[in-house]
Amino acid sequence: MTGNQWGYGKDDGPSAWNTNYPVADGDRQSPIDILPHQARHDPNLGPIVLNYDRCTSINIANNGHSVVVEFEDSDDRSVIQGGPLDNPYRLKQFHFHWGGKGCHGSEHTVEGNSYASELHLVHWNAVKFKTFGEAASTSDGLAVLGIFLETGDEHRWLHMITDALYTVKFKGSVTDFKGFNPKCLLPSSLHYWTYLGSLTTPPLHESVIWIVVKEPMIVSEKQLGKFRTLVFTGEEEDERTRMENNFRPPQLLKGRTVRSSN
Ligand SMILES: CCCCCCc1ccc(S(N)(=O)=O)cc1
Ligand SMILES: [Zn+2]
Repeated sequence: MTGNQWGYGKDDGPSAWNTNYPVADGDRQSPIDILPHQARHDPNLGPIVLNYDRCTSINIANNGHSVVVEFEDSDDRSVIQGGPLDNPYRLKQFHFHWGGKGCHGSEHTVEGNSYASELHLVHWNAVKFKTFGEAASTSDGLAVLGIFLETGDEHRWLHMITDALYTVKFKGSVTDFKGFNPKCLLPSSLHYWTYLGSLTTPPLHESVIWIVVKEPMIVSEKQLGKFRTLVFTGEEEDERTRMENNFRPPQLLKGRTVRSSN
């Protein structure tokens, strides 16, 4: 792996990340396998509160690892709070992880079972930190809301994302993506598990308070298939490597406690 290039292939994938990112073998790495019966129900864990009504999406991009929708985060216009969080955390971006045709692609698993895909809504603590980068490299600077995607009926709003994917087929492509509110992607119940973990891609900083929602969102196989029309590679490169299986497998719990809201 020259430089800090990393990927999901045989030579640059998750099993090789610890070469350039030794924290990969740390004590609070993500994702994990969640065992609901071993999670501690904590009555002090209040509900997650999302104030996304004034959120401002900016663009959608292919960063060579996933498809990312970025938000304006210069003020507290879209925040997550409550649950395990002591402060409001600002929405910065969301992105997805998915599998290949028919196989699974979520990062967190539940009793060893994985879902077809996983949506991550990434937020940062702008009360304690000045920039996202600073928050992302400091313990508990980030709060990531994880939502599982399960295949079934078509999702009535996901087409807003999948219809735009053809504009960001290649690594490095960015297109305007205004007026999208991710609240439309959330399942009806926000009951969750929460634990202290890390970024699931390099630099793998151990800076994340994970909030994994129990109820999956349902999307169609056809909608999911559109994510696989993206490629990891740039337009100028000759090979076209289909973007799929961009997930890290579960990491050791190393004594951590997973708590459960009701
Ligand atoms: C100092 C810069 C850090 C950029 C961190 C970018 C990033 C955000 C979220 C996730 S994920 N999959 O854990 O939600 C992975 C990576
Ligand atoms: Zn992610």
